[in-house]
Amino acid sequence: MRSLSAYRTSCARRCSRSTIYTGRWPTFKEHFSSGATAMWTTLEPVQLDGSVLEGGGQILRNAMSYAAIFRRPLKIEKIRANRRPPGLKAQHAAGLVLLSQISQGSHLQSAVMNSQNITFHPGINTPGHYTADPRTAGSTTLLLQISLPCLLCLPPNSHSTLTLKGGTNAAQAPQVDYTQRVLLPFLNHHFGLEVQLDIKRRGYWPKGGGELYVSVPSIQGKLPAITLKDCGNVVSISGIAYVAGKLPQHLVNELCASALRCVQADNLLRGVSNTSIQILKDSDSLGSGMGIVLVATTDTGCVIAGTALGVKGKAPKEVGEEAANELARNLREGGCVDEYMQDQMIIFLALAEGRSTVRTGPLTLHTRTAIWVAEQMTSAKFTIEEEVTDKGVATNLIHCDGIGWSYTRPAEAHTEQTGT
Ligand SMILES: Nc1ncnc2c1ncn2[C@@H]1O[C@H](COP(=O)(O)OP(=O)(O)OP(=O)(O)O)[C@@H](O)[C@H]1O
Repeated sequence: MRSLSAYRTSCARRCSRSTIYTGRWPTFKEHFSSGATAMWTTLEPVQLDGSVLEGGGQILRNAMSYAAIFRRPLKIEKIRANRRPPGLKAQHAAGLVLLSQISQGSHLQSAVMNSQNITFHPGINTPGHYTADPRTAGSTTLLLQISLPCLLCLPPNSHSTLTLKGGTNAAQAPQVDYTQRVLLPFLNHHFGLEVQLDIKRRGYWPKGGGELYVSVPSIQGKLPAITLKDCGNVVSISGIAYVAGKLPQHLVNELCASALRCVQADNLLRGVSNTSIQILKDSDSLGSGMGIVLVATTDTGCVIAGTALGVKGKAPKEVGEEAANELARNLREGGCVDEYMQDQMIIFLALAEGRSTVRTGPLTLHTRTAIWVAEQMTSAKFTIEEEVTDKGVATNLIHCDGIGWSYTRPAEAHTEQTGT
């Protein structure tokens, strides 16, 4: 057997020719038992172009999550190039700082407001209690989006908690009720992940002031691959409609009534008798807000949402109709996940072991972007197959050959990383 120094020299040579990353640092033993033919990582940061496809904050959040999990240095340029103004907003900067705290000993450059490029040298992911506060109404659920995968990928039997401050029901982001009623049940049902989320206080644009407390146990072993091909028939509709601050109660009553009217008038939903929408008058918040999250559950266990937020000048009736129409559209499109879970599930499929298959409606740009990021940062492979369902609906099957992530002690990874 060759010496450790020969192993290190051979790694260095391979590193200089290849930037492909296999998704896990091979051990010294694996390196030699494989005949040293494994693909190797370079110590130079992976370079990502943040303007690709959607060109928004999700590229940053997903790429940073992978970088922290795999302890892979990362440089992202042209951040949020497709947003006006481009660059980091307070929520993105707070998310980066949060991740760098979880990745203890990491080095994060240029994570400041408006910055259009950042460099991240990960440290060692460590369980603990972490807090993020953008001091704006920046979305708390997007702070969760950047940190959750990393906290799940901590040593088995560890447990972390998060306090996330900012907006809980913000535009262009999951409302916290969506995260609570769609994302977390999805992760629990299909991957067995028991993440708990408590809403301590809601916060709305522009004042923020909301606070979430999230409890995250780490993954035990590996995430299983999932197969979701049959969206089934709707058996119940639940959800929440809320009004906060100075806005009067009758607005939320109107909003809820209009959503229900719209649901009951829809051919697909009118036979569903099990319907319950919670009405919340939130008098505890700093600012005012109004919105609704409707969730349909099917007899095959799929959970599909339609959501809407009140904005100045929009009547409550229109807000209710918007959510109901979004729900009906998502159901008609025949997917087993709605348009937002599409992109939010991609990172979990990439980390899972083996081939996952999920039926979706039309692919969103966010989903294509999440797939692109996953393929840049891991060896997961995605393919998209078009398939018309028995009901005659044109759908897509997202197939993912996941990497089967499992925990590797950092000392080992670190030796290999610095051994080059
Ligand atoms: N109504 C919604 N319900 C659930 N999830 C949503 C909703 N709107 C957006 N999302 C999710 O929020 C994320 C937004 O990603 P995006 O890249 O647009 O973020 P961003 O760039 O930080 O936001 P911004 O548009 O402010 O720049 C995606 O994961 C998307 O699925």
